[in-house]
Amino acid sequence: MTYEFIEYADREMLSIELAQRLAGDLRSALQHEDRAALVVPGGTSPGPIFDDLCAADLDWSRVDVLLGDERWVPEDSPRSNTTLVKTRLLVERAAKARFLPLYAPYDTPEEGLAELGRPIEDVLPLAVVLLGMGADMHTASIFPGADKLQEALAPDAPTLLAMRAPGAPEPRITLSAPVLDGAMAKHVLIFGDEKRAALENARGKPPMEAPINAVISDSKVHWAA
Ligand SMILES: O=C1O[C@H](COP(=O)(O)O)[C@@H](O)[C@H](O)[C@H]1O
Repeated sequence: MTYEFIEYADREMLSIELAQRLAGDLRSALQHEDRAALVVPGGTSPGPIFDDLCAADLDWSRVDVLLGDERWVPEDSPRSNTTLVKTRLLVERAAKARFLPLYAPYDTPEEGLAELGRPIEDVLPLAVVLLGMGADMHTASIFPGADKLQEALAPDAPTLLAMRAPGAPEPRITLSAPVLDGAMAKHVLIFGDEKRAALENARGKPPMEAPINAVISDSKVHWAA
């Protein structure tokens, strides 16, 4: 399990430099392909990175942006990852990107799976993935103890799965581990001592216990206190 751990002086420096790296990865991908798919996390961590990345000078009209996972809540919920991306990333220059949603107004994620999954198949393999991680070592919505954990980690996992987990207050929809892991460039964003300790604690554990380990190989982990 090898990854590069990059420690920053503070969260502001991390946000500026990580946004620059992501923009650089996207520019490189666009040199070789017509379009590039960028996966981003939701939750509380990525907002400041989005604030910098949205102004990056690159051909956003050739970028497909999608979340790694979504909570099954409408866009007016404060827990909507979609709303975070729409308000903090898909603005300024990045407003030209195409957004592939992971939410549709059905009662359950299962009802939306086929409709939401189809356009994603067309943009694989992913060019650039930015992931978050919870203190319980979950990434995207691949949680320890989740009902579809084994399926999400399997080499032949479907692209998209509905997920329910004790650690998640609402049903989820998530890209599977092999789809995330297959990206050309992978970055993991963590803030704070608790998550740093959790990542250390994940070392050597099987992905069934520490799902982050299913995607962390060859990635760059970006940390600030
Ligand atoms: O629920 C989620 O949690 C993780 C971590 O979020 P954070 O608030 O601790 O940064 C996030 O990566 C994921 O996208 C989100 O749905």
